[in-house]
Amino acid sequence: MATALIWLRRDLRLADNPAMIAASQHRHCIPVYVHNPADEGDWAPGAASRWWLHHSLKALSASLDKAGSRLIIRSTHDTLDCLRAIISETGAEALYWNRVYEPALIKRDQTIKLALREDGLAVHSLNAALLREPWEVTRRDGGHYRAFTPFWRALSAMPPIAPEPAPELPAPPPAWPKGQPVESLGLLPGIPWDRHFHDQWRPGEAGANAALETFLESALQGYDDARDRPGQAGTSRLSPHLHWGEISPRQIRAAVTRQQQETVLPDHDVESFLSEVGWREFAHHLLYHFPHMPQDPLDARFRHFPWAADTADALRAWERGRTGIPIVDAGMRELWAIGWMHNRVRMIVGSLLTKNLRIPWQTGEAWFWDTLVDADLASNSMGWQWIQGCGADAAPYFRIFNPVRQGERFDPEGHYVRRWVPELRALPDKYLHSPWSAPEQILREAGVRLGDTYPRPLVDLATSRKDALAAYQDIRS
Ligand SMILES: Cc1cc2nc3c(=O)[nH]c(=O)nc-3n(C[C@H](O)[C@H](O)[C@H](O)COP(=O)(O)OP(=O)(O)OC[C@H]3O[C@@H](n4cnc5c(N)ncnc54)[C@H](O)[C@@H]3O)c2cc1C
Repeated sequence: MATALIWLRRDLRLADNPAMIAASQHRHCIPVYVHNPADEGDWAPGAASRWWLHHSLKALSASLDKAGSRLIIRSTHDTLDCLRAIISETGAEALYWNRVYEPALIKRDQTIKLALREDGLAVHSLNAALLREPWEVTRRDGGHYRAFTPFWRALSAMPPIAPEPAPELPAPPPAWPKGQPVESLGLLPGIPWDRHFHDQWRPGEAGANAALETFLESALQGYDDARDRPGQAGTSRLSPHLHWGEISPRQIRAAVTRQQQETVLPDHDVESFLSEVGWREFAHHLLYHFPHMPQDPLDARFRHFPWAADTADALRAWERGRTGIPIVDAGMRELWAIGWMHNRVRMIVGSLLTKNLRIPWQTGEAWFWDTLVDADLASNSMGWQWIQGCGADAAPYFRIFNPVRQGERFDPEGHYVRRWVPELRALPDKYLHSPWSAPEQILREAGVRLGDTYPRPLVDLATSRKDALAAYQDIRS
């Protein structure tokens, strides 16, 4: 077994990487990253994802160097051609990769596999991203799931697959093929909107393991309650690491189980956390079985939903965190500053956009796609369809979040709003989530002038709620 290529994609790690383990059995193993955003169709990585990818590739490249190997990066407009060129330059006899599950990439991979096998190459694809393949978790009648609870019950009943350590990489090939530096991919922004990203994130496998470690030690206990409090560091922040495959769900599950055995941890915290990892699996299951999920509502009635007209100004206010509704503005500003938003707040801002403002969920999905460091086609499209009420196992349409009540309940001391909307910092808790309800004198004392230092609310929450429910009646009948 002479030379093998490992084609790295969303598995930017050395440990628990089945394709890397298999490729390492060969006399030589050449790790390759091919950059061709056009392969992803309408869903090429957004700006925040590109930032992450840049740093993740740098980290992977450094780890491979340290292990005596090298990451060969090439940019191309034709992935098959590019792989063929590397195969011919290196005399590789085998190619390994770990699967991705986006519809455009599945199609690309199928075409490449077929073509290279016809060329006489041994091509193998494996699973590094999911606890189980989307087609492995089936109902008794062989069909796929549309509801989370039975899906997760079925997946949880399957024996866990233990994660594998990083393989020892074989001796370098006699000559490395040519590659290009990460910088040449042009992934970083031209203007420095990423200045807060650096203090928040550490892309790469070591950063992923450190985030997991911190979470296990400081937030797994109490997760079930704290996960809904955006003002606390109550969640793992593993989502971008998981998206780029810097850590696997198998590693996470094994580490959580180990922690549970070694310390006393309430079962409900562990179950609650693992079930969130389960939602990610469910999102992939849905995307695999409903490949149109990123653009079409799974509930077809929503194709005819009466969206509001003339929403450009409202959309801009929402994107910039200037809606005049504090918890929404806090979330949108958090997203802009650090490329991430707390899950509870994603639901609140999504509800305001799709229900109170009646702007299509696909518009919010596209904004998240560009701004989230964890932008993930499966989880993002499932999340937006869930919020809109048009997806599988979604919140019913008529459950419209009241952002004031949500703020009072989940950010009662206002830590979150005060951090991201500093112009309201001096308001008493009682009025923080609805500054328009504060008496004039209180506003004055807090230095708040509505319509000047902070916007008045973009919509009347009660009227717009009624309008949204009326619009829903339209498509129901
Ligand atoms: C409108 C909307 C859009 C979203 N878009 C994305 C997206 O593009 N990418 C993304 O990874 N998540 C998305 N989510 C899900 C969720 O908000 C994030 O996964 C979560 O906030 C990440 O933070 P964490 O890693 O600290 O989560 P934790 O609470 O620590 O959860 C652990 C892991 O479980 C997974 N997870 C948690 N909640 C969900 C969920 N609701 N759906 C799917 N997986 C989940 C994530 O991989 C996460 O890292 C979206 C949710 C909504 C409501």
